[in-house]
Amino acid sequence: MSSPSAEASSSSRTRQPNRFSAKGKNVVMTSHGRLPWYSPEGKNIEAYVIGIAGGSASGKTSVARAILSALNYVPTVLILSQDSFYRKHTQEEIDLAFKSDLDLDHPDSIDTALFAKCLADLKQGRACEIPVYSFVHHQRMPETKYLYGANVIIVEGIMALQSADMRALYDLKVFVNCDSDLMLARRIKRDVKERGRDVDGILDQYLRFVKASYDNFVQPSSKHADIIVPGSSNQLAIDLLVSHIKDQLDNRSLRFRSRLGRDGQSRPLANGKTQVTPSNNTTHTFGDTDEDSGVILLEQTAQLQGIMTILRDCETERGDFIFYADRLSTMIVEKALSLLPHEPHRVQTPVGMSTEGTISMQEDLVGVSILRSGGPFSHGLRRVVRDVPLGAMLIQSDPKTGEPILLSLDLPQSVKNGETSKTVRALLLDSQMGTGAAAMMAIRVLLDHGVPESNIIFLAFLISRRGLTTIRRAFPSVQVVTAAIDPDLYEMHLPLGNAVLGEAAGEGDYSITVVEHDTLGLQRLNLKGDGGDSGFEAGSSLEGYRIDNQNPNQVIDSDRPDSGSGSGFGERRDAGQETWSPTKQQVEELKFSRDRKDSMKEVKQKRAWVVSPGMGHIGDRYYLA
Ligand SMILES: Nc1ncnc2c1ncn2[C@@H]1O[C@H](COP(=O)(O)OP(=O)(O)O)[C@@H](O)[C@H]1O
Ligand SMILES: Nc1ccn([C@@H]2O[C@H](COP(=O)(O)O)[C@@H](O)[C@H]2O)c(=O)n1
Repeated sequence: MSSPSAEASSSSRTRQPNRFSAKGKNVVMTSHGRLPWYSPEGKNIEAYVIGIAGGSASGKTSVARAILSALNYVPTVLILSQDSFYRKHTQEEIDLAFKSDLDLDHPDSIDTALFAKCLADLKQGRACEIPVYSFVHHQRMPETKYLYGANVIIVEGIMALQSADMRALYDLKVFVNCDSDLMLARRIKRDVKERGRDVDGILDQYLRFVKASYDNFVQPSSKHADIIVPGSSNQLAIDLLVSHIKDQLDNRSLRFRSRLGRDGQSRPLANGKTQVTPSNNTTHTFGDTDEDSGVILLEQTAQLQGIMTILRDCETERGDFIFYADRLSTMIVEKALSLLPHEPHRVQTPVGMSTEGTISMQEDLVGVSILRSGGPFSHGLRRVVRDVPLGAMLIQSDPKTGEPILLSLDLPQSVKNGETSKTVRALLLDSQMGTGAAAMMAIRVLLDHGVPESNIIFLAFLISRRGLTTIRRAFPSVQVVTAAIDPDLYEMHLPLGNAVLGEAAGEGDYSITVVEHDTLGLQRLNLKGDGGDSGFEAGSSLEGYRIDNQNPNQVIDSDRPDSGSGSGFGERRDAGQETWSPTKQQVEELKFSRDRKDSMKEVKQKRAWVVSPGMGHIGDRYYLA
């Protein structure tokens, strides 16, 4: 173990840059989207929780951050600090704290009930608002911090192993054991630098409260730990800890969408596709089964069938497609609104008569689109309910596995707030439902925020029979409003082509061809040299990919109105029809993508599930085609 003086001198000589903000100890690390965190039946799978206790300045936060860094492949890892759960102090207590005369090291100084409730919520996958505490003001701040979606939660605090309620929530209990002198030296340095304290005050507080608490409560709680980690020179111990956690997480990994699609019978077709139909039926009419009971199918009038015919037709021009899609979305929204409660309402007419009518209860209504293909619905919804709060979830398929991935979340405030979410009525908007995997993820997100299942209405132009079965089984109280239930579902493997060809290009005259788009915004590009003094010879070419995760709906050149010429999902786009002059930045990006060839080579195909007869890729046809 290093002595305090050795550590002090080495840390001042070689100060390591901190990857995480020193402000606030609750850290959230997110990366590349979130895979399903629930079973195929829609039930949440608990987050993995690690509890880390130890004396003040023993190195708990540092160990937690080292674990967080090592788990960078896990979508969301969260450090939840006990500091957030100090009780709200009275003015008298605050005055004492400023005189180092308040005991902040007794277990009672922590609101353990709230701490355990928040942790239990997060572990169960529910969203949570946690308090924000200031060491500088010795007080809980008025604002709260919204947390959601952790796959791994690391809890740290001096009392983290103290309460039986907290211990029951941990999958792994860790104690950081550190020399007392070293802890005191670190605390003095840290509290002066980060918590606005002076040395006399720190020592007074230490001698009055901190040391006694360590001896009476903190150190004895180490008996509950599964693993003891030293507070210094601890890299090896952290490596072992991380490898154990990785093993535990590997055992929990899920393969999801493929199971949903394959649950029924599948048969290979002559054209290389796989057809999947439900195990219990191939053809049945609406209303045959129990699962249809919560489904509202629009009345199949000649007018509706005409609209559907135009939308299904691959020859339909984009302008017409947009017009009829908007019309259909308005009809579906109107139908969904008829499911909301109505109450009688008496009005005076302009001719002075009083008449009894109804008024629809829309105050708690929100719309949430599943992007991209839910986008068209928001126009329809806005047309019918002008001020409705709108949110969006970007859910895309992993091109390799076909698994749904939650890439971003922008929920209306009333959904994010745990109090108001209980009365929210949510219209979940997606233009079509295939396997039901994206729908299930979106419904799960709303449930995790406290929106009651029976208050969710899923709206779609069309849904596959398979997807309907999945959603009705998992979430029987969710209502579905649609214009069609299509019988078939195909799994397709779409070629993304070779990752990289050709030689390096200089700058000069080029043209770029978009060869293919992928739902993640992955674009295979073909750069052609037009000669000149660029060093990139006429006729030579370079292929590569560009990922536009920031804005997957958009093509790379924002000055260019449209991109893409394919008529529908599942078709290769026509190389050669989409040529334009790239900017210098685009050329650089293409060269960059070429340098990433090793990783891109793995993405040779994307898997996709296609509803049949369907309408193709509705988002592409609406926004791009
Ligand atoms: N293994 C270590 N080696 C050197 N310094 C460390 C080590 N662990 C923590 N420290 C330093 O000790 C101080 C307190 O560490 P921290 O992790 O914040 O403790 P805690 O969360 O237990 O209060 C910080 O300044 C940190 O840089
Ligand atoms: N207003 C406060 C609240 C708490 N403390 C001290 O913080 C210590 C726990 O935090 P660590 O990061 O060191 O684990 C604890 O020992 C309290 O004395 C404080 O000084 N002021």
